[in-house]
Amino acid sequence: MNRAPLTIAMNGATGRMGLRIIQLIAQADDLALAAALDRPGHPQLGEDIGPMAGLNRLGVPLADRLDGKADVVIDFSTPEGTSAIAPVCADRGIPLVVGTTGLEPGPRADLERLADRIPLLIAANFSKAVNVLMFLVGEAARVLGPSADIEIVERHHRFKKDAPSGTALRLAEVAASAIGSDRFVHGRHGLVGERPAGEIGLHALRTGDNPGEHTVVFGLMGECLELSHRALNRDGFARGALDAARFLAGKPPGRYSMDDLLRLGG
Ligand SMILES: NC(=O)C1=CN([C@@H]2O[C@H](COP(=O)(O)OP(=O)(O)OC[C@H]3O[C@@H](n4cnc5c(N)ncnc54)[C@H](OP(=O)(O)O)[C@@H]3O)[C@@H](O)[C@H]2O)C=CC1
Ligand SMILES: O=C(O)C1=N[C@H](C(=O)O)C[C@H](O)C1
Repeated sequence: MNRAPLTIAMNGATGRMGLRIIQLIAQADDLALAAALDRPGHPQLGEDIGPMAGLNRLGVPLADRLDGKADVVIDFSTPEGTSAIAPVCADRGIPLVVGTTGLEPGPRADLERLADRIPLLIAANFSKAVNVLMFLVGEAARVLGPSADIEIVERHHRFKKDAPSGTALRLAEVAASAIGSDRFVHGRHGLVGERPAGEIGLHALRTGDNPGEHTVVFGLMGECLELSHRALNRDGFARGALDAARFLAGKPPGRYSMDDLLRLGG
């Protein structure tokens, strides 16, 4: 028996992630695009999103609010965009997948509270391999302990607005909780003195059209371990977000994670 496709509203539809996700929805038998949302004042509001994504017309006009129905909302926009769409999802009982990074602690806490009302999955990175990297970093930090100097280097395209990346921050949190430290240092400059144990360094590079690279360095005396992930394009993020939407549909309200989806960590 053929099931009705899962309908998805894409917030941040004309962005790099939004357009790729819309292309992948168009290729998937089990998914359909319900709405394409972007910011108020966007110059293409009212135009069909299909040609913007290099596709035929889809009959879905770009809009700045969610009027019709959707089974799941996927958000890759800006912190303002996330904060605008999230209460709409909560009021209408629509599960929400959030990939947007750079939310300040206040808006982030407001967002997380909505999990009392809807299924919510927030991930700094939807790539399967990056989530395995996070797991491995936790294990390496736990075994090597604070005697290893942990430094995180990330590289992204010149258009990225937030730094360090959400993924780098999450990797730092994972390592910090494994070694029992919360001392993050963002770059170094000047006469900073010897490196204290337990510090976690974060370094953000911005070059060209790089879709995203993360390396975690564990430096010891006489040896060094490096764990790295390199995105070759945005498909890992986009496919992971669509899997998250499939996973959330039909779930009770609550906070879900990529660890739940990928069954990482036991
Ligand atoms: N979790 C993950 O796996 C990944 C997360 N990301 C994150 O996703 C976000 C988007 O990335 P990317 O697609 O590269 O960025 P883009 O800038 O290409 O896309 C963002 C889109 O959101 C739109 N937008 C701006 N304000 C609003 C609003 N108020 N409501 C709705 N839409 C709005 C922008 O419109 P306009 O340009 O006209 O302002 C743009 O179309 C970033 O935070 C990025 O860090 C990215 C990749 C993977
Ligand atoms: O802005 C991007 O491009 C990306 N952002 C995410 C982040 O901030 O970690 C994930 C990915 O690295 C691509």
